[in-house]
Amino acid sequence: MSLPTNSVPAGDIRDRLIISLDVPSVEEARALVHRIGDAGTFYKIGYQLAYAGGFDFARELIGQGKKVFLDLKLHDIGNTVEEGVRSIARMGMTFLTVHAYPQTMRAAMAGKAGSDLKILAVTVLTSYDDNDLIDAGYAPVPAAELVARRAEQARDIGIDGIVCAATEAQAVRGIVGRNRLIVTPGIRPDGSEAGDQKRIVTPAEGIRLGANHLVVGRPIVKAADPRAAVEAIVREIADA
Ligand SMILES: O=C(O)c1cc(=O)[nH]c(=O)n1[C@@H]1O[C@H](COP(=O)(O)O)[C@@H](O)[C@H]1O
Repeated sequence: MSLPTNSVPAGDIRDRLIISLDVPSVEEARALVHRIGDAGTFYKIGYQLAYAGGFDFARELIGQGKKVFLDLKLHDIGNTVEEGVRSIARMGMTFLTVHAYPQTMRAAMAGKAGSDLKILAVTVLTSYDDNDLIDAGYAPVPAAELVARRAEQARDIGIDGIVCAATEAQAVRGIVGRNRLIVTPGIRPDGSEAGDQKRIVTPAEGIRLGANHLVVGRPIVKAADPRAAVEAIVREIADA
């Protein structure tokens, strides 16, 4: 299959890197964003920071012209998801994650109606391999197969984008087409530690496999020079 990087709308190349602000406090997040400066344009706020003042900090980032991906991976009964997403849709975020369960995806799309918020469906977490799925009670199914099934359901529901490992991005692109976003965590520049991630690729590979956006946390957050780490990844994206 040809590589679909041309499905990415022209724009600021820096937006293709989403920097995951996985730090314990707003003070640390603010200092990190300051160090990264204009090298970074798009930040993700997940569990760790969201529940430590991150919602107000998201507004601060948006006020500075940055884009924010709120990674709450919502999953609850439909009514709760719909009303929760309706509240989030007023906050000015660019992306929000929900788990790729059909009820949850439908509810999230109903809740965001009329806003610019894009809903991303998390298919199978990048820290899971086939054995972890069995451990979680699934009948034996390769992670890639479950990702494909969930991508089909997400497409049929009309979801805005998919979160998957880049190792599945080409197959997912074949399912969801050119107009939906593919966002891939589990990205590791050459020489960085995998940590708990299992389905990983380098930034260049992620882009070549068709991801619209890469999510990178520890390789930037824990770098001695986070700005240099961001610049190196953006260069890799540009050259891929
Ligand atoms: O939804 C996500 O962002 C996400 C989905 C997934 O399958 N795997 C995954 O790692 N993530 C998030 O992406 C970030 C990856 O961080 P690092 O592993 O430090 O680069 C973390 O904040 C995760 O919560």
